Amino acid sequence: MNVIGTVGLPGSGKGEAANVAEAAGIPVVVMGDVVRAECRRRGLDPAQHHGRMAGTLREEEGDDAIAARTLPRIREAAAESDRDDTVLVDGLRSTVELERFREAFGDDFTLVAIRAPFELRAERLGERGRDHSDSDMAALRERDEREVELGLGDTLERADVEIDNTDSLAAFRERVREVLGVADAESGSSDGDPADAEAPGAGGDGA
Ligand SMILES: Nc1ncnc2c1ncn2[C@@H]1O[C@H](COP(=O)(O)OP(=O)(O)OP(=O)(O)O)[C@@H](O)[C@H]1O
Repeated sequence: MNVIGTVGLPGSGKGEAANVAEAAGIPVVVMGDVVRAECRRRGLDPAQHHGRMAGTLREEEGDDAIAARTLPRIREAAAESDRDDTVLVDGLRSTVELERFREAFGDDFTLVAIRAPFELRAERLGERGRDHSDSDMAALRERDEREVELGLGDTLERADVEIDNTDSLAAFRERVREVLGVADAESGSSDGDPADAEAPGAGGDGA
């Protein structure tokens, strides 16, 4: 098994990295999906309660709650992987989660930090416009602070591999393919949309 986790501040490129993985037949497990599933189980709207539910789970089950609930999803996904049991895990947020994954997967776990400066992330999120907070700079600064407080900064520092996402999207996607070990193996082209590549496992948008 080869488990690749990503960590990065909002808008750094985690979702894009997940798209690249899916296009290469590598299943993606989104840690936030665990939280969304729990919202639904409790009859709550994930769009409204996602943030609070993450905190509730940590209070009820410990700081590693989301990582612990993600583990079986990773093992299931690995069994379905087209690529040597490789799985991408989108969105670690704390060192407790990192330790949980290191404990479960040992040397088979690689943490990848995705970095881009605040202004660039703000600009890209403004263009993404997935929801109202994407174009709100003050909200982004608050989100950054909250994430760092919860341990995202320390987790970034402990990554095994760094990806600097300050260049073009094509360059970023190529670097992600390199880290995933699928460089040149799929499309042979670096500037197309990942959806253009062979995508045997691609289904959702990973968000
Ligand atoms: N190198 C790049 N050049 C241009 N746009 C980029 C680049 N990298 C990412 N983007 C775009 O920036 C936006 C944010 O990236 P993405 O959605 O991958 O971030 P994220 O880390 O998943 O953010 P969040 O945690 O808020 O979901 C997306 O619209 C993405 O297509």
